[in-house]
Amino acid sequence: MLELNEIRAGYGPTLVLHGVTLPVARVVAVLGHNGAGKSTLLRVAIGLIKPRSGQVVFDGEDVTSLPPNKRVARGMAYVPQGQQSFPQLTTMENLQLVADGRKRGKSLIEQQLSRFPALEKFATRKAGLLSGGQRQQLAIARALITEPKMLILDEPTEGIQPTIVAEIEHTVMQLASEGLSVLLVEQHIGFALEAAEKYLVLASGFAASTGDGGASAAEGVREAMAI
Ligand SMILES: Nc1ncnc2c1ncn2[C@@H]1O[C@H](COP(=O)(O)OP(=O)(O)OP(=O)(O)O)[C@@H](O)[C@H]1O
Repeated sequence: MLELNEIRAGYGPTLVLHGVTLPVARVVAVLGHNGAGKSTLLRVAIGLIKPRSGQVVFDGEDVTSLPPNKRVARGMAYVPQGQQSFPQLTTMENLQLVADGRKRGKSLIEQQLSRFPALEKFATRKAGLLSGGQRQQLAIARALITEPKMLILDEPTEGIQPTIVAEIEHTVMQLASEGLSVLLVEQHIGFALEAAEKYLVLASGFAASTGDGGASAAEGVREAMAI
């Protein structure tokens, strides 16, 4: 499990996170308005930003000074915002890029193709021609090929057709039920709280509220976000 303790971090001279501590649980949702610092917190978690102070602990090991590739080797996987993949490569080539060199590479790809039938259907289509939802599935599949213990997801339903949002939500719930740890940034409060054991509301880089997930938390979350 992941611990983020008293994280202070930002960009250049600007401090964005002012001593944020993440609740510890297997599935944690981070909520908050645009610009609250959610993505910044995830970048600190995976090691793309080094915190000015505070500690990142993964499975009991202090990984604060480890670069992202070493965190991935320890079982963390990160899916950034924006359904990123290589648009000129096919679905299959995108998967192969991650699978190449892995012992069970072929069977890991097969697992993901059976998890995501749309990817199997469009295996030879260039990723740039997939729908937003399919590109998101591809991004998640690429992350899963690394056989992570924990998946860090930045707004997986953002910019996706409402009809496909439910599919992505189902995938996240399924992964959580399979035992994967998940750190999820999400705008859909209902889904985030359904999936999460604990939540954190960020407001202007401060922890405004934390608590247990579940539908009954929605009112408190909305109050903390002052919606
Ligand atoms: N690469 C960067 N360089 C400088 N400032 C940045 C950078 N990325 C984000 N920021 C700033 O940091 C603050 C927090 O941004 P962040 O993306 O973490 O917020 P967020 O809660 O994830 O919002 P959103 O939902 O819009 O992604 C914002 O003021 C943003 O302008």
